[in-house]
Amino acid sequence: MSAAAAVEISSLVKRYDAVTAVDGLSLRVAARTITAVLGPNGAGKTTTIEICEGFRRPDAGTVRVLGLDPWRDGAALRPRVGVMLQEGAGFYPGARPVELLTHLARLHAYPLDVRMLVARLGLDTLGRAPLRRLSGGERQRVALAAALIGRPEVVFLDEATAGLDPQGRRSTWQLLDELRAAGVTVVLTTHLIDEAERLADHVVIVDAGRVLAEGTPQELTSGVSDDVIRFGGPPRLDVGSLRAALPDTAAVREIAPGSYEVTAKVDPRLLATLTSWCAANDILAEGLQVGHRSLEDVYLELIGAEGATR
Ligand SMILES: Nc1ncnc2c1ncn2[C@@H]1O[C@H](COP(=O)(O)OP(=O)(O)OP(=O)(O)O)[C@@H](O)[C@H]1O
Repeated sequence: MSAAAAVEISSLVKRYDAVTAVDGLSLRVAARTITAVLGPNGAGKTTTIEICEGFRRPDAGTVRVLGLDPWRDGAALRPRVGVMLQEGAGFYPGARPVELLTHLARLHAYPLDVRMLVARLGLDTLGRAPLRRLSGGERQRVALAAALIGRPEVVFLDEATAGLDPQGRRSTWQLLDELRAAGVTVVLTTHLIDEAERLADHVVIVDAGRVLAEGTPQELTSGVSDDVIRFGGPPRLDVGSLRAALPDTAAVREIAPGSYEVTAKVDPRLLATLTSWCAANDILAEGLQVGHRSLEDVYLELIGAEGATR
């Protein structure tokens, strides 16, 4: 039996005048997991998340969060859901972080301890400075704390770690790991593919308002996917000649000057063909490595050059 769903989205459509931001998107988020939604700018991630948060009304399709309709049942859902908007938006700029969090904690039945959360997110050094005087990354942390203070069952985080320094990103990841272990369901959007790979149980790749692919990071990077061989050599090798030596389905690219990538179903024979070609051309293949494609490889292939430059 599959795990209970915390969020279920079915054939969701949302239009803004002539723009169809979400175009028949369906998604199931299992309870007590972290789901990362990846996609290029304008893919419809924020719109989908904002519908789940009850901020926007769908034009068609259904959304259920903890079994409730976010638009109709907002009052019942709000105490059970944590929300962090993009760029940590939504707070009065004159608010002071600790006072804001203390105030929010009072609105919830079983809040987290404000001092603990403030310390965990490195907000204890900010003193009484109002939000408008904080850096972008500090404001992000306050917004994350505000999303978590009510001990929510489901948390929606829109680019929660964008603009955080590496240390802040790591402590956020650790906090999200701990929340999942405590039974919280986390849905986050991100442009950081390593974040999705590191954190998420389930990755959803969307473009033009639809789901292109989904699965665990392992499922997305293995299975039917080809493998990748990477090696270094002199720049501007004759990749056409290497390509001709390999099976028809193999692809060869010089991804940077002197850095080569062969994408293929790799077996010992293919590897032998590659190294023979190198030997015949007097090339020492430096740092030759066989591996699965990374989530970034899969993402870029799915989105394509068109999406990457949008
Ligand atoms: N309030 C709005 N009014 C009109 N169009 C909108 C509005 N909000 C979003 N859109 C459009 O809907 C589409 C999807 O936008 P959305 O913000 O959901 O994408 P996104 O995947 O979150 O992008 P990003 O990664 O840049 O945050 C875009 O074409 C955007 O311009």
